[in-house]
Amino acid sequence: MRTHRLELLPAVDVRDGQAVRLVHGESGSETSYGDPMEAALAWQRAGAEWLHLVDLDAAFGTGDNRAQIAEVARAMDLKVELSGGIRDDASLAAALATGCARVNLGTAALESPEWVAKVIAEHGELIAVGLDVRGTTLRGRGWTRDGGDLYETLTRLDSEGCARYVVTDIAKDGTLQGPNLELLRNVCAATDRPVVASGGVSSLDDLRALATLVPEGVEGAIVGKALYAKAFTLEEALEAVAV
Ligand SMILES: O=C(O)c1ccccc1N[C@@H]1O[C@H](COP(=O)(O)O)[C@@H](O)[C@H]1O
Repeated sequence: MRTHRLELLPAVDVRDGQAVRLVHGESGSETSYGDPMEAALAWQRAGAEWLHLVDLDAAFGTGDNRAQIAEVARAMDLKVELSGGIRDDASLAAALATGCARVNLGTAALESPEWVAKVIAEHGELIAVGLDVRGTTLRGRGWTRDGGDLYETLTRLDSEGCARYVVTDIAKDGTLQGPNLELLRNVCAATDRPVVASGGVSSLDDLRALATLVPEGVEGAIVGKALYAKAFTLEEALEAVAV
């Protein structure tokens, strides 16, 4: 029997000031869903405990939406996971100054391993690492550049004390094709740290399937396109994963 409820993290990805969803994380594949603050407030009103808030421009290196994202993060009563372009002391300090519950480091974990080890040691639970993968190859810089082997990186980050991982199957992201349960099982088998699943959720049954992986280490699921496309409501999703 499951003892923990799967946490749900509705996503607000911001590009050029708008809440958007991408397909496979590809720049140019955006569908726009309007004002990020409105989207975030809507998920909060619907009962979300977490918000996954991403600065896509900072992730792609096409500018940033930092001021707007900080405004959204500060306006929330729920817990915020901030990501996109957090790659050095200044961007990390700015992210943490919003009062977010944690940050999610992607590219930095691939390109600046010493810095990431240092900030994991300094900030503990405030730091998660996003493992964004195609197959078992990690991708950084807006998912445009290869960044090494998933399992080698996982072993390194585990040894450095990384508190949790956000695992995205890029092939599934934004596609409404269902999550990659096999990948998630394999990652959970390779680490004892909690895993947040990202990519592909399309239905309440997908969430129920992810909830069956809670005993293996899946702690939460990021839900994006399915909510914006109204495949189900957040209230229905929370009900579906209630224990
Ligand atoms: O969320 C996306 O669709 C996405 C698409 C392309 C690139 C990044 C994306 N998301 C988030 O960005 C961070 C990585 O940012 P960085 O490499 O640290 O700058 C990743 O963890 C996702 O949360």
